Amino acid sequence: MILDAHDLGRRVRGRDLLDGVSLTIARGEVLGLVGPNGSGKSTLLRLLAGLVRPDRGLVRLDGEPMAAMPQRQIARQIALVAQSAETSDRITVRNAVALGRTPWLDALRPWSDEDDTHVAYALRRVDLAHLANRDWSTLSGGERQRAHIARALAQDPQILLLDEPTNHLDIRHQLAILDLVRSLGVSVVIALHDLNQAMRCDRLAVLQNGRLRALGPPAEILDPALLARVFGVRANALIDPHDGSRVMRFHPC
Ligand SMILES: Nc1ncnc2c1ncn2[C@@H]1O[C@H](COP(=O)(O)OP(=O)(O)OP(=O)(O)O)[C@@H](O)[C@H]1O
Repeated sequence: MILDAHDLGRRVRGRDLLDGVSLTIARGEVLGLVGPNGSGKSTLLRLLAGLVRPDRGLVRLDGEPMAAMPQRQIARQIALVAQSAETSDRITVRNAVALGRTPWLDALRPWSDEDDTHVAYALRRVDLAHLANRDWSTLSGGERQRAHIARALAQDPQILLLDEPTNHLDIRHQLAILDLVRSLGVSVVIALHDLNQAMRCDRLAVLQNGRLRALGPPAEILDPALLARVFGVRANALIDPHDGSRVMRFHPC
């Protein structure tokens, strides 16, 4: 499953939120979206998920324009975990995650053991199986975030879109979610603020003021000139003696 965006533009009240963004997400790759606050990352993810129509350009799923596809067909291929996803409070964690199965169900295909398996697997993958029977309203911020990710996994998508998924997570769960994302074998687009975490993506897309400023392997893209120009920081690279990986420390320019 390949997702490609061609010359995407989104304009609200005379202002370009996205302008001329083109990129292709290859099968199985993890593409990181980075950029300062308000650079257009969430807007781009909503367009890629088919939730918002572009004012210019188009999004194609395996070559087929998404604008012509029924929402249900899109939802069987693409799952989005939004930044401030809401869920009704009067629901158990298991039932909230089970909502991810909705695109696969209809009158001829009612809930089955297969759906239970997907939900149990998703809860296990985000380390929430022990909270399955809890009321959603009792979850902490980080537990909710993991439950939203579980719902997206239960949807069994080929393409997973994640908007700052590590936001509320403690450091162990941040690392676990990033490992999980890498291990799924599906295409992933993940908006991240932590540039050191972003270094683990296959490629990075850098947004600034709604425009794509750079696209490519993290080590090539995040050079000192770009970090100063786009993020307004000076970076010093250190080498982690544990595994030889490059770690950046940031300072104001
Ligand atoms: N419906 C809207 N009406 C007007 N402006 C909007 C609307 N939605 C988003 N914006 C603006 O568009 C810009 C891009 O927003 P977006 O949420 O895509 O940025 P972001 O890169 O995800 O930011 P952050 O890192 O802060 O989450 C912001 O300046 C935002 O205020």
